Amino acid sequence: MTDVVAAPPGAAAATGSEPLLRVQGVHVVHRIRSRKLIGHGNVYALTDANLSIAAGETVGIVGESGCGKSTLAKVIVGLQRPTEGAVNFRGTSLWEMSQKQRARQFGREVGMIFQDPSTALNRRLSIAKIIADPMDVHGVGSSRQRRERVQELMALVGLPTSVADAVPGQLSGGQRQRVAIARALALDPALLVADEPTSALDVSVRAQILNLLMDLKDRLGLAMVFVSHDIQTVQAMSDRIVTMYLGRIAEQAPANDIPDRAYHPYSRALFSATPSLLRPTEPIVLSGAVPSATNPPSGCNFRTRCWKATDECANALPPLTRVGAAAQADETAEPLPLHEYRCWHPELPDAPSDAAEPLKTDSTDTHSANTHSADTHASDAQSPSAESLNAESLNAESPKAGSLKKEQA
Ligand SMILES: Nc1ncnc2c1ncn2[C@@H]1O[C@H](COP(=O)(O)OP(=O)(O)OP(=O)(O)O)[C@@H](O)[C@H]1O
Repeated sequence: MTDVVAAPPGAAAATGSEPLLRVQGVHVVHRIRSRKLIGHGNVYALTDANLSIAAGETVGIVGESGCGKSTLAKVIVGLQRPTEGAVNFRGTSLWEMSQKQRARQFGREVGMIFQDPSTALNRRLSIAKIIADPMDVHGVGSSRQRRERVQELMALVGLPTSVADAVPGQLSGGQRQRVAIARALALDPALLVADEPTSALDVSVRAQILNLLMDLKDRLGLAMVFVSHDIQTVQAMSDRIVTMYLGRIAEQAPANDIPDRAYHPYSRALFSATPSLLRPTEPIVLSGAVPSATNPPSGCNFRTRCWKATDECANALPPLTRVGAAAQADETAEPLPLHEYRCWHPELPDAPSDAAEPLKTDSTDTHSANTHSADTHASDAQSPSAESLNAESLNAESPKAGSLKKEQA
């Protein structure tokens, strides 16, 4: 059953209950000062984003470079103020709080891990000081309690106590990312946002860091937002996946549902390169380049690369469509999986796509699936199985399930 419904801002609740965080009708527009740049002076980094994150849930965000993944992550973590729209955390509007309130209430509840731990850590501070920094800033605990908490956090992320007095430059890339994770967890947050947390790391330590994040998520009951180009990694890490294209959310659905039941042609193309027994179709190659974010196409912004596009697609934005049980209107009912998309001509989930040419690479990295191919080996190596990640899986074609391995990066 498919119901087409109007899209009230923020209606995309993950569950029937109040989510931990809700992004409602958020737009982010960067105004360009230089008149030499093409376009009409605005970069539409995020357009009408609606997303809910439930406590303990992991939401993966995928899409090509420049589609707005990091912007959405920054909006979620309060680092980017929306040009329009609202972000509610535990039902309170983030940008209606005073700066002090936002730092005190929200800042303690949300941690962020960035792509490159080398630039995210203060090079002059010791590891112990870096991890203790959020506690110092928020005035949490006595100095003895902070020291104990630092030791506890170092053990939690698998750092030996011997590196407490070292500086970041003396640590490996994997260890530095462990420090960044420990710092992000220092105030015991409810939500952790990880923006490409392994893409700057050596292939040999990526799986270890992903394992650590999965382990922490389970142990601490964290909600997590996981941003990556690597679809298989996102699939393994996430409960729900959001696909983004040119600043808009194209589709969101349970992680175990979307690879074989993608309705939006863009999602279908992204997931067409992942291995599936249920979907023995050829990988889809998208023609053309992503249009400029300064002048996105009218209507459905994917239409210029879509094999199903018609005049209708240029004339109007497709309505939000919710599929199956998720279309229920009663918000007090039992939580149900969400599957929603915006497309005038959705793919039928069980039918093979009528799109085109086979891919030249079997990489599932969204860079290479569409525009670049140089990252193929790295992204394959980063792809974990749905149940586990381990160092041995790094070179395996199809990683197998097994227990979590905690190794020193
Ligand atoms: N401060 C800024 N000023 C102007 N444009 C910006 C700024 N930050 C981001 N953008 C633009 O906004 C759009 C979305 O960028 P964003 O970094 O969110 O994409 P992304 O999907 O995370 O890309 P990547 O995967 O390459 O990191 C891009 O067109 C980018 O160039």
